[in-house]
Amino acid sequence: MKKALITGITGQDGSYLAESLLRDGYEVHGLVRRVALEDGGTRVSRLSGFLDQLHLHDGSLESFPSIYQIVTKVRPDEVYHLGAQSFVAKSFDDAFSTLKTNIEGTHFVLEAVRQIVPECRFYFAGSSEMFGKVSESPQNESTPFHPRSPYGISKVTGFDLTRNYREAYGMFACSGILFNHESPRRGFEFVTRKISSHVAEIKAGRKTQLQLGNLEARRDWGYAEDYVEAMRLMLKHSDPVDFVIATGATHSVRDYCEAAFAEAGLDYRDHVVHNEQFERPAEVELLLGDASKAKAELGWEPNVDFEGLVRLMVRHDLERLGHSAASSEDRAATTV
Ligand SMILES: C[C@H]1O[C@H](OP(=O)(O)OP(=O)(O)OC[C@H]2O[C@@H](n3cnc4c(=O)[nH]c(N)nc43)[C@H](O)[C@@H]2O)[C@@H](O)[C@@H](O)C1=O
Repeated sequence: MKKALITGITGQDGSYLAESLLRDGYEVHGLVRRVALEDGGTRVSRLSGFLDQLHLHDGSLESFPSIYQIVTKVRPDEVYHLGAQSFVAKSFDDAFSTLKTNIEGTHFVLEAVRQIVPECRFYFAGSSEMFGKVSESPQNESTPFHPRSPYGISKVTGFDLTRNYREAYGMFACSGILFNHESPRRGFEFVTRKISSHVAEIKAGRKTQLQLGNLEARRDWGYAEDYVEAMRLMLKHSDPVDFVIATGATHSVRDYCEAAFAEAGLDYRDHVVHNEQFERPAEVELLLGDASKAKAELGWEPNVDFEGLVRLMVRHDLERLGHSAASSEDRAATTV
């Protein structure tokens, strides 16, 4: 039985990845901070449906000894290093801890793998935020990095560390350069989930307004479960190679609002209010990925497009609050 170790297992991607690996008969281990194990289950809620099948280990990305001990105990065949402070806006508020956790955490995991199980396959969660102020569009594996946030800088460093462990020590270490990927398991602070959850609350009469920052920022949004499969394909590949994972379509935050409110039979213009508090000191204005290398070498393609993604997120949040999706009559009514 193959063994996988996931950092960030309690997050959106970690939970989908754990499920996918369990389906394939893996023994799945996760590094989890003690607080997450002791808070009554809130922080492991995404794992609740299959928690009894997982092996969770108390550790922290800030502690090399804890990572060393877990890797020694598990001796994984595959490590997926997804754990990070991943909210870009927060990385401006607390750059020091974002840089420390994200950079040192990656270094610690790579070094523990090198010392204990150098033949283990290692995946690093890179990000389209590494492209930042883009010099070309669409962005592919050759596009230069120009990060625009402490988070983006931490991911460039993690990417460089991963490449250097590959080149210096011959490790099977690779990075996925994943563009934004969303789902009903997305945290409420990210814009897609903030919008879908507000749509549901507005529909339920609990709220009237949604305050947002930059409505013109454009992102290449895909569906998280599709992207998790790309991570797995990368570790099954014959060689450790870095890949861009994206849909190849870009939409603005405004487009997302329009589609999400319409899904519930509402008009976003009646509810969305600009609040500069949600703007960032430096913005990434446009992201659009070219995943043709992943398609050619991994056979990877996204299954869910923008419209499908908005629909499934809004419907999930409507159902969560006890509403079914708007009827087609509702929707038609808003178009006249
Ligand atoms: C690939 C990458 O993907 C994610 O990073 P992100 O793109 O920053 O994601 P987000 O959903 O926070 O922002 C998207 C856009 O939406 C704009 N925006 C407007 N108004 C609000 C607003 O009110 N809240 C938020 N969060 N964003 C807003 C905001 O300014 C930005 O332009 C992370 O998973 C990251 O870990 C990662 O790796």
